[in-house]
Amino acid sequence: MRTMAIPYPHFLGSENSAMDAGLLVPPQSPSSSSSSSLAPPPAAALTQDDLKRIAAYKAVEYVRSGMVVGLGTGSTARHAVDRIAELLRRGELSGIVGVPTSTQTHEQALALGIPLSDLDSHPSLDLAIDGADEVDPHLNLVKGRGGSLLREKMVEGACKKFVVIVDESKLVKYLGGSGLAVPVEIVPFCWKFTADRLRQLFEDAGCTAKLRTFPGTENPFVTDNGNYIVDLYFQKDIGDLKAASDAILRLAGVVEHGMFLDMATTVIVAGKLGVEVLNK
Ligand SMILES: O=C(CO)[C@H](O)[C@H](O)COP(=O)(O)O
Repeated sequence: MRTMAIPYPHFLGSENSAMDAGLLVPPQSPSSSSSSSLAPPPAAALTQDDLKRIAAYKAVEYVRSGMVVGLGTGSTARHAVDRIAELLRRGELSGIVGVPTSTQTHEQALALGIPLSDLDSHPSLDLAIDGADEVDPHLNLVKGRGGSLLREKMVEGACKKFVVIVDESKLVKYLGGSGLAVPVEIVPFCWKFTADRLRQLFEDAGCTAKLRTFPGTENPFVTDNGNYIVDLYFQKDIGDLKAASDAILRLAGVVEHGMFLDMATTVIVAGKLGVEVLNK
């Protein structure tokens, strides 16, 4: 279900939270103390990071005291983790338990004082909030540019509500359509063999398979789970996503892939003109 975009600054509900998000500029002088003097910056002035923060703040409105919350990974999810910590500090939220989806998020949340747990202790989560690399019209996702796709899929697959936060650049007609990769986490053993099997699966879609390396090096990127990532690039629409998912997962050597099919319950899209909330 698609809702109308909520134009800025109304989507945040209150001027305080709008200012928190950096969307409204507070009065500069005591003489201009009237709330009506608050003015949003022009839409053109919003950076991509502003949009990520706006989507993240909107998603945190779904968090209630006492919830067990999956904490996503990446530059957008980072804002949500910051916001949850801020609301805990202010006493506007309490009793939150976070389940991080990566060591990176674990470290961030720990430093911010968010109580943490894991799936062993909390096998069912109330909510998870995370970013995505691509969102298609059916709210299927590509995730894993940050390399955390396995833990993200485990945590987000265990939650009752999965809220995805993106800026509008992440919306695509079909998965793989932005030219970004669909990542696949594989075991390091004979990775070239597995990468080639993956490429062969999607020969008809003009697939190329590239081992992910640490930027500026030839060294393989290693996930939190000690695995490698092969990035699949497609020249054409992959077609049947469920069939593609099954075929990838059938290959020995594959641990998980970054297509999150039928998992998102809500996608919050921040664009230059407002925030849109897309529901399944
Ligand atoms: O899946 C992810 C990490 O594995 C991220 O959520 C995804 O890559 C989006 O990242 P960003 O918010 O930095 O654009």
